[in-house]
Amino acid sequence: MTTSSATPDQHGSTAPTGETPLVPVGVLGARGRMGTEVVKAVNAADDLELVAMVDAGDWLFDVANAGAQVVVDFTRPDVVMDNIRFCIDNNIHCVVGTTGFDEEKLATVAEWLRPKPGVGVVIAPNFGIGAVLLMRFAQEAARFFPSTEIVELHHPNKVDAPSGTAVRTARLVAAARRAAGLPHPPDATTDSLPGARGADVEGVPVHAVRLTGLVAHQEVLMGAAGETLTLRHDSYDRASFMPGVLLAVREIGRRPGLTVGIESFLGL
Ligand SMILES: NC(=O)C1=CN([C@@H]2O[C@H](COP(=O)(O)OP(=O)(O)OC[C@H]3O[C@@H](n4cnc5c(N)ncnc54)[C@H](O)[C@@H]3O)[C@@H](O)[C@H]2O)C=CC1
Ligand SMILES: O=C(O)C1=N[C@H](C(=O)O)C[C@H](O)C1
Repeated sequence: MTTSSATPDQHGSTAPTGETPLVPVGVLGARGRMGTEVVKAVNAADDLELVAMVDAGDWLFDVANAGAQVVVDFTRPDVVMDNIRFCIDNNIHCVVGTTGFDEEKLATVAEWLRPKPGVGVVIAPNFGIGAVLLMRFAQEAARFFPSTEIVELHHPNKVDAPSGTAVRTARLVAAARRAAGLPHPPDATTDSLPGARGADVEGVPVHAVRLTGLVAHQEVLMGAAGETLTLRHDSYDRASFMPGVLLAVREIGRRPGLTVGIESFLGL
């Protein structure tokens, strides 16, 4: 199947005049909550072709055998590194939404990419445009407020806590606070139950709520003398992540190396 356009495809392959080949896409975690939504979104896109759906117990080689040029990974923090390694080794670009990345894992991926200058990997804790903007707004506002705390709220089937988005937001806020020379936020607590003040992510308290009925939500609360600022984002449906995922799938062939977050794809 082809679309009718004269432009070359994002991977640089040559197309017959007037036609652009569809980008072959594989989905890892294809039977999961996010994978199911990605499969629907890829099938609905005129310029993409779903060539492989892989879930736990399936053969990873299927994505390479099917000729996938881009793989989308929404699996689990404990398996995603093996998947990325496989894709890089097989010259397949990766769009990764799976969470659980720290600086060490990101450095490892960057190292794997070094001998593969044509391969791109984007790892984004959140593909929701509103969530990306929330992170940016929090980063901008952080230096004006002595106190910042983060509350993330998710469905109870989520395996990781705090969320990848909350951890990244906390790190961005912490970096902005450091750059502005802000001291540790005021907090007189000396007596508390374990966990009552949340997880400490680079000095920013992060609180995780797991509640039936929720999808993915985050509040960043900032306080100064006599005022507070609350930034909130809500994903009510996993469809909210799809414009960002499809943008990354279309863009990643032009972005060799490691990209963290989709901010640069959005021109932010
Ligand atoms: N970046 C973003 O915008 C978003 C990220 N996420 C993250 O995506 C990940 C998945 O979330 P959900 O879809 O809710 O989880 P889920 O549990 O519904 O889906 C994960 C799927 O991966 C499969 N899987 C496990 N091991 C595998 C392997 N080795 N190869 C292929 N498939 C394998 C599981 O069988 C399951 O079907 C989580 O880390 C979550 O935090 C979720 C939503 C948005
Ligand atoms: O597991 C989820 O659902 C989500 N995971 C991501 C995260 O951990 O930040 C993104 C979003 O919050 C939904």
